[in-house]
Amino acid sequence: MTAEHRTTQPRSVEHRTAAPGRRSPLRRLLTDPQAVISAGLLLTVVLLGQLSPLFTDHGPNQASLDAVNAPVGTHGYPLGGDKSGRDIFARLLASINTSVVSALIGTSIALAIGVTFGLIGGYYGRRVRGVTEWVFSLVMTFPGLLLLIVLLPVTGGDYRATMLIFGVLLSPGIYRLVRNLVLGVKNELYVDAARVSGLSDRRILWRHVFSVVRGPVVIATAFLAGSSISVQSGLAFLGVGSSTVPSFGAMISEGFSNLYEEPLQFLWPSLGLGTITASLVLLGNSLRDALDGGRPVPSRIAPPERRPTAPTHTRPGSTPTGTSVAAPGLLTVEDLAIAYPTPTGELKEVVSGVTLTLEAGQTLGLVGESGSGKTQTAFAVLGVLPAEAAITRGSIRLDGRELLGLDERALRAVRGTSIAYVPQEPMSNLDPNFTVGAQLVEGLRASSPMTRREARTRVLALLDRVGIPDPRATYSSYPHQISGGMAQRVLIAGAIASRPLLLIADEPTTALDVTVQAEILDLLRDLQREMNMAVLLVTHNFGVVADSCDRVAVMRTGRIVETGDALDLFSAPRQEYTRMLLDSILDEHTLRTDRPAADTSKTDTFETEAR
Ligand SMILES: Nc1ncnc2c1ncn2[C@@H]1O[C@H](COP(=O)(O)OP(=O)(O)OP(=O)(O)O)[C@@H](O)[C@H]1O
Repeated sequence: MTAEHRTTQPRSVEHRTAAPGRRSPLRRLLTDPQAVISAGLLLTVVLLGQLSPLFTDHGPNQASLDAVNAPVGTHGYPLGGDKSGRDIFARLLASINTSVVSALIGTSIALAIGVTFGLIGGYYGRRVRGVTEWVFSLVMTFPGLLLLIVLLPVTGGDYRATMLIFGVLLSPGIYRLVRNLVLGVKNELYVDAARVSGLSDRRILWRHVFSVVRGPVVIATAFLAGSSISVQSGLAFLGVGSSTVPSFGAMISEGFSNLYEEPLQFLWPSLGLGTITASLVLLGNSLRDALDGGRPVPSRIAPPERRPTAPTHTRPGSTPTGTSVAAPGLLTVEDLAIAYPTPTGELKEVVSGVTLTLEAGQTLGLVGESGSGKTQTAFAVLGVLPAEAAITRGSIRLDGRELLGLDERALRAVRGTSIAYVPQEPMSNLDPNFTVGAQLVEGLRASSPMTRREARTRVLALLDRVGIPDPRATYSSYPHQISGGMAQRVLIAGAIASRPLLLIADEPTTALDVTVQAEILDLLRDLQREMNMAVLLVTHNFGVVADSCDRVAVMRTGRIVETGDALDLFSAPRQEYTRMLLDSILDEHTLRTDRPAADTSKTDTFETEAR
């Protein structure tokens, strides 16, 4: 899958489907008990604070000698009096208002600064970003709490001014969040298209970019509010600020000093503060789930709708198009559909009704132009689709076992033993921090228990088998010390270590030079015959197909448009699209028209790879 495809919205399949059972984030929130309870608690607490004169007989600072340490339930003092004779209930309600004001000031300042400069810093060029980056990094170096205490003479002990400064101190976090989101979205094709169509930067930022930023910012807001309240209370606990402003922090501090005589005086404000901050955090989590819940359920968790099993009399490989049923094979993919959520909340299919079958010892080439859904199909078989992907229908069976709906642990076991994968970019699949040997040993021991010594012996044999000229030297080499071709051989060694039933190779030769490409294809073919593996070869290159595949499935915009015997398909393509694809390469390549020769001998042309 190309980088472009990873970052852009699906374009190739225009068919849109409404996600089954998908609801708006607000409806999801309203049906989430955690969200309802936390939001309900917050609303009740805020209302209590706002309507406090209705519930209390005294002001929060009104003291009476009769009420000193008055017990709970004293007339006019439902929660008793504190050590200064003030109404604890009235002070609690007033503290709620102080917290609300603190949250409003701290959060709105942090959001106003962070979001504005995050949008600017992410969207505009390097120079603007450099300046904003520098300023926010500077702000981040300030020691927050200490600064708020040091600035007490400036704020005059007014908690609102303190919260204003705290909002500024919180803004770098929001700036970074927004900047990163904007950087991720600004090169999307639809943003380029908006630019080309003449929309002003402000309009693009508002319409296209802000919509991406909105969700994470809403979630962050709940946490910002919680931090503002906690910091205001913390400062009040330390005695920083005006003593006439009722605050949970100040009440906790007073209750603390009276803990042994009147423990409840400590309990009430602690409960109040705990309820508000915990509700905010829980609400933030629910908001995140509600917004993420726009994503469909990942295939690994939800088994898709099943179709009836295909009739067994269908001859494998004889299906002219992807719409017909698949015959039972080692790998049977039936009516597979994969979809991704769009920003509007709809699901958009990128793979639609793919049906494939692959027998042991056979190589199936999955071909098609870029973006046609080859990698998505292969990833679905491997069970490694991104979390936001949803398999909306279909079935994937390997050796009779349904893979869709298996949990991650079961899938990992299948991947470690029955299915292996050879990637496109060998170098980026090896960790530069470890030697080749260490990585292969680790993989081997993860899939089958054995001692380190046994694993080493086996890895050396595997390296020898895949044609590494000096297995011991390569075993101790770091990835940067070997060539791309050698790295691909190393990965193939890792892939075949467990003698898998199925090998999925996604453009295994694209990143390699031409001579090495042929050697790698030869190696794969040899190994396949030796182990009777089924190979699913994902490629956009008909030359590779002609060289290696028994059968071909041609994909276009998420569908299989033609399947058949490789040689038949080359000599007489049924579909106009296949003919067009073939025509586009015939000028450059001479296709091999004989069947791939059985050559089990070891490849011996390694000079081209050795560095
Ligand atoms: N994470 C994703 N979110 C949304 N759409 C995606 C995602 N990943 C892939 N797609 C879309 O799925 C479609 C099929 O992609 P896929 O990578 O399978 O194509 P491909 O045929 O393998 O192409 P290539 O040969 O360029 O890798 C593309 O339209 C792509 O934009």
